[in-house]
Parts: sequence; structure tokens; C-alpha cells
Amino acid sequence: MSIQLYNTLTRKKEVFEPIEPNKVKMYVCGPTVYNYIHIGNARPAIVFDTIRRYLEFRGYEVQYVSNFTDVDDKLIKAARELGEDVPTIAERFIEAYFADIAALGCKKANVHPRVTENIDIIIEFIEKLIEKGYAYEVDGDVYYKTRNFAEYGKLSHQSIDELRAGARIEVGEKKRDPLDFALWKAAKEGEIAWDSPWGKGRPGWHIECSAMARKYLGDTIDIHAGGQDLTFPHHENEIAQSEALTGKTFAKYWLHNGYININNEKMSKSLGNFVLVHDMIKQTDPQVLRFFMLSVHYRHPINYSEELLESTKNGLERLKTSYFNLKHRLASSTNLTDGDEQWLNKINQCHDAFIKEMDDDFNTANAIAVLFELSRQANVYLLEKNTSENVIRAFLHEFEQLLDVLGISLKAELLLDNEIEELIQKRNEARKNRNFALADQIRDELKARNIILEDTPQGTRWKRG
Ligand SMILES: Nc1ncnc2c1ncn2[C@@H]1O[C@H](COP(=O)(O)OP(=O)(O)OP(=O)(O)O)[C@@H](O)[C@H]1O
Ligand SMILES: [Zn+2]
Repeated sequence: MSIQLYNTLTRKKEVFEPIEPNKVKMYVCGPTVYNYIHIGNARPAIVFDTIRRYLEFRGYEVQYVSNFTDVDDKLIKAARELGEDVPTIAERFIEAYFADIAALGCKKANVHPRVTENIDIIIEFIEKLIEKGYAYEVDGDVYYKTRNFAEYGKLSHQSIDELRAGARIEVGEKKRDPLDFALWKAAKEGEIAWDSPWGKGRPGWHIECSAMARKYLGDTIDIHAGGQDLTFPHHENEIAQSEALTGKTFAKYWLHNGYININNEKMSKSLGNFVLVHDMIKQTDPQVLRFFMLSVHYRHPINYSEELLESTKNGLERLKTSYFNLKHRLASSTNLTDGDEQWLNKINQCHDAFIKEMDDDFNTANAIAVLFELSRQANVYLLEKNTSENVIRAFLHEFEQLLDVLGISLKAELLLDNEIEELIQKRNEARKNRNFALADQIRDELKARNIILEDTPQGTRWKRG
């Protein structure tokens, strides 16, 4: 059995064949860190973390890289408005991002490279593009010459002429062709800037991913992923940059997640119709949000509503109730009884069905339906008078294993007392070191898991909310 995935590049489901056997190189475009992430931004973090977990479950060693855009126009604007500098704002929201995705059960990437720490390789990349005739400088700006890249438009399936007709040259841009895009932007007065062969400036947005993916994963990667809105121009431009430089395929498979909408409109910062993860997880178990996202196939849109979220919550509780009832029964179960074989077979069938669904372009929606079937079977089994330890353990193992693939922790709800004490200890240390951001983050994380802290002159007390 093999994994099939939908490739935006070919618009087809293809058999997944990594470049090196058993290894997967995966790059996921990360956030621009000028604000907290909203639940739309959380979708790529959750779905590609799940795909990574599934590939690991299927025996692949996954090298997962996800960047931070820690300098760009939006950050410069935020810095001006807040009267702070760009690195301070970036640092604050990188920490907030880590706290949010940790609460959502996402593993950290192997590397989270930042633009500001990779300016040297970005400059080298641009120099080589100029040398090869794919880029030109005008008054301290450098632009990519799209006309010279014959395959421009292949990812978004548009002809270069169609694209050119829809493009325009903004005020202040000095490019020669409306479709050309900035690789390097000359600094304006007072803006954060780095020295370069073209004078002081900063990288354009698209070049960072080409340069950092190459540095950390090599010339050709297996999977490149991000939200659907990144297909054009961001990913199209990444291909143009990388393939012009190396002459090799940049990424074999391009995966894009659908939007989280509100009232059928894309959730976005600019429209102001967003719900921040940071705020939401104060009231809602972050696992419920994760389970909600995975209840829909990653390429389909989700129209977000609190009612939908509520129904997901009930579903997740149903699964957990079966699981905890099984645990409870373990204490009173007898040894092997006849009929075990039949139940073990049923569990195996669920296991195989889960894999079959996930193999089909990571269909988490159907995989979750299989989990509900497992839960139904467990509930029926628990009605039997004589249950065997073997079967109970097999059920428990199956729940643990499959929910772990989805990044849903069965332990999360039952944070043990000593784990809570440890976190409180860590928070007290952070406060002693005046690291109030970390202290608040720990408090928020505990709160999200229904643990309420109370600081008293005798120390910190806690209770379950
Ligand atoms: N409503 C949404 N649904 C799903 N994915 C989204 C949504 N909005 C943004 N994304 C994805 O979130 C990731 C982080 O992107 P980034 O920080 O650049 O946000 P953004 O696109 O600027 O968000 P916004 O549109 O709110 O300004 C990208 O992969 C992007 O495609
Ligand atoms: Zn990118």
C-alpha cells in the first residue's frame, strides 16, 4: 500500500515517492510575526504537523523546516505604529507562536530559520540570479526577471501573458515588467536595513524561502506546503527563483490547505474577521480546535462557527469517554476468554481502515470516522460480562496510537499533579528572573487546560477549574 497525495503542480493525486527512500524533506511556509496568529493561520500549522506525524508513523524520517518572516513591510509598519523596533516585535510574536502551536499539539520543526539570521545566504542567492541573467538592479532594488523563466505560471496553471495582464507596477517600484518581483528592496530613511552589493536594504518576501529551503534541505525537496493563498504569487516565485538558480526541480509535491472562512469569507487580518488562537484557547480546549480542523479534509474550506466547534467537542469527548472507560475496566478484566480473536480482528480492521483513509491524500475526516467506529466497538465490547485484558489493552493501544498520529493527546486532559507542580516551579523561576512573558505563557497554558493558579503570600496554589 502506498500513500497518494494531491499535487497542486500536476493537479492530480500521485503516488508518494520520496527522493531518498524512507526520508522526507518537507518545507512549510511559516508566519509573518507581527501579530498573534488567528485560527486561519493555525490551519497550516495543524494540518502539516499531522501529515508529518503520519509520515513518521508510516516509517519515514521527516526533516521538517518552517520559517519565520521576521522582517517585511508589515513588521516595519507595526514597528512604526507601536514605537518599537522590528526585532522586539518579531521576538514577542515568535514566542507567542511557539506557545500557541504547542497548545495546539504541533511539534516543533527540526529548524525554524529566520530571515534576519540568513541575510548572507539570501544575498548570495540574489547575486547568483543576477549573474545568470535572471535578475537586475535598479537604484538599489533588485528584481526577478520573470520573462526569462519559461515555466513561470506552471504551479498556478496560468499563462505568463494572462498573469502579466493582471499585474501592475505600484508607485515607487522600479521594475521593468509588471510581473517582475522584488528580490531586494532598498531601505527608506529610518528603516531596518542590511549592507549589500546594492546598498542598504532588506530581502523581498519570496527569496527567503528559496534560500532557506536550499540551505537546510538541499536543491530538491519532497514536499513544499502552505495555505492556498500562497500558490500565487509566493510559491510560483519560489519555483522561479530556485529552479533558475539550480536548474533542478525545486519541490516534487506541492500541498496547499483550504481556507478557514467566516460567513464564507476568508478569515484574515486585513478583513478584521479573525479569532486569535491566543484568545480562543483561554476558553476552549486547544485539542478541540485541533480536532475540529482535522474533521474536514485539509484541502476543503471550513466555514467556522461556534456551533460547529461545539459539536466537535462532543465528538472528541465521546472518543475520550470510551478510552477512559476502557482504562477503568482494565482493573477488573479477567484473562483471555474465547472470542478474543474476533475482537482483535475488529480492532485490526479499524487500524487498517485508518491507514487506508490517511493514505488517500491524508483524509483525516474519514480517519476520524474510523476512530468513531473504534469507539463504538469498544462501547459494545464493554457491555460484555467477561472482558479480556488482551482485548482491552489492544483497544487502548489503538486509541493511543491513532490519536497520536492526529496529535490529539489523551493525557492532556489529565495533567498529572506533579506535572502541574513542575510547571508552577518553572513559572516561579521565570518570575524571579523577570521573564514575565514566559511566566504568563505558562499561566495561560495551564489555564487552557483548566488549571487555575492563585498567587498568595505563602506561594502559588492551584486548583482544577
Ligand atoms: N483563513 C485562512 N485559512 C487557512 N489558512 C490561512 C488563512 N489565512 C492565512 N492562512 C495561511 O497562514 C499561513 C501564515 O501566513 P501569514 O502569516 O503570511 O498570514 P497572512 O496570509 O498574512 O494572514 P492574513 O491573510 O490574515 O493577513 C500561510 O500559510 C497562509 O496561507
Ligand atoms: Zn514561503
